[in-house]
Amino acid sequence: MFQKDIFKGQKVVVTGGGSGIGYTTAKHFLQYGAEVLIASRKEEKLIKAQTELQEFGVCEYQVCDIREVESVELLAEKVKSLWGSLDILINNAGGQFPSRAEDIKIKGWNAVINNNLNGTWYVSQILAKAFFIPQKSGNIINIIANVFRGFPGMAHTGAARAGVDNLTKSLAVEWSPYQIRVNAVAPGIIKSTGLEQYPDEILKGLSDQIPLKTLGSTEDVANLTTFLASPMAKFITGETVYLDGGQRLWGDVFKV
Ligand SMILES: CCCCCCC/C=C/C(=O)SCCNC(=O)CCNC(=O)[C@H](O)C(C)(C)COP(=O)(O)OP(=O)(O)OC[C@H]1O[C@@H](n2cnc3c(N)ncnc32)[C@H](O)[C@@H]1OP(=O)(O)O
Ligand SMILES: NC(=O)C1=CN([C@@H]2O[C@H](COP(=O)(O)OP(=O)(O)OC[C@H]3O[C@@H](n4cnc5c(N)ncnc54)[C@H](OP(=O)(O)O)[C@@H]3O)[C@@H](O)[C@H]2O)C=CC1
Repeated sequence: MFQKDIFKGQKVVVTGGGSGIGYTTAKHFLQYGAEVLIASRKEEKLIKAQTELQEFGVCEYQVCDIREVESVELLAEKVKSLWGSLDILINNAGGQFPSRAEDIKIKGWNAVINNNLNGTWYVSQILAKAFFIPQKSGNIINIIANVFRGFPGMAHTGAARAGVDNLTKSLAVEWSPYQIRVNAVAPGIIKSTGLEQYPDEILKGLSDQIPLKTLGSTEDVANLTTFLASPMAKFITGETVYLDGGQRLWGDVFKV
């Protein structure tokens, strides 16, 4: 899609880069010339991904739980010692579990809000203060979810992702004096490792509810994310782009 070296010399952090959407996004940045650091909780998974991704360029990793401030501070220190600067942050780490709203326990609610809203905030603020604000340049892309009509069946993540959608707009304005662009990508249903945790009865027939009659691919998400991070999108900030085959506009994803 792009010229091969469009991100040459750029330094990129992809949270949740050891699997699924994050892995493919890391691969795309490497293929376009960037150096990439992938970060998540499970070291074994990161090492396996790093070994594979090094075929495409310089890939580093850091064990990091985005819900733990100290862990995110260590991530910032790792970036500082490796590169001394940062160009692009992809806030992709996240997840949740399906549940009717009345059945979500307090602990489960807090786990999902911490993962998808608070974690994204900690990483954004800590890395912006360490790199983007003093550099007066930066690029943040938040991977959220299709929350256009709420998220029935996963109310916790709907609330968290809507929070990040709004945070995207606030930060785009507040941090514009530092030449930091902040955008979000809202994937619909994407065929990825993440989907494996959902029972078949939830996934069965889902593509019928999507106008384009197919699920998305991790490449679809990576293509949009790399576009938004590229100079071709230099006038785009504070935007959430839906990538869902039209699902937000039509069809039933939840039976009342
Ligand atoms: C309607 C669905 C349509 C399909 C659309 C699909 C679109 C979206 C797809 C994706 O996002 S794919 C990516 C998915 N990947 C993940 O979700 C992986 C990450 N997920 C997690 O790590 C967990 O789900 C987590 C809860 C967010 C974080 O886990 P953590 O390790 O902090 O918590 P736990 O100690 O495991 O659990 C804490 C607490 O949460 C409740 N809980 C956790 N899992 C479930 C579950 N499967 N069902 C019900 N409740 C759950 C529970 O209260 C846990 O506490 P305890 O009761 O166990 O003490
Ligand atoms: N697939 C889909 O249909 C959709 C996915 N999304 C979102 O896109 C993102 C990527 O999902 P996908 O690739 O499909 O699924 P995966 O489950 O493969 O990816 C989630 C990644 O996040 C990491 N992660 C989770 N919690 C934390 C944490 N607290 N700290 C650091 N890393 C964490 C996981 O790594 P580790 O276990 O090593 O920590 C994993 O690599 C997620 O935010 C997901 O919710 C949104 C809409 C639809």
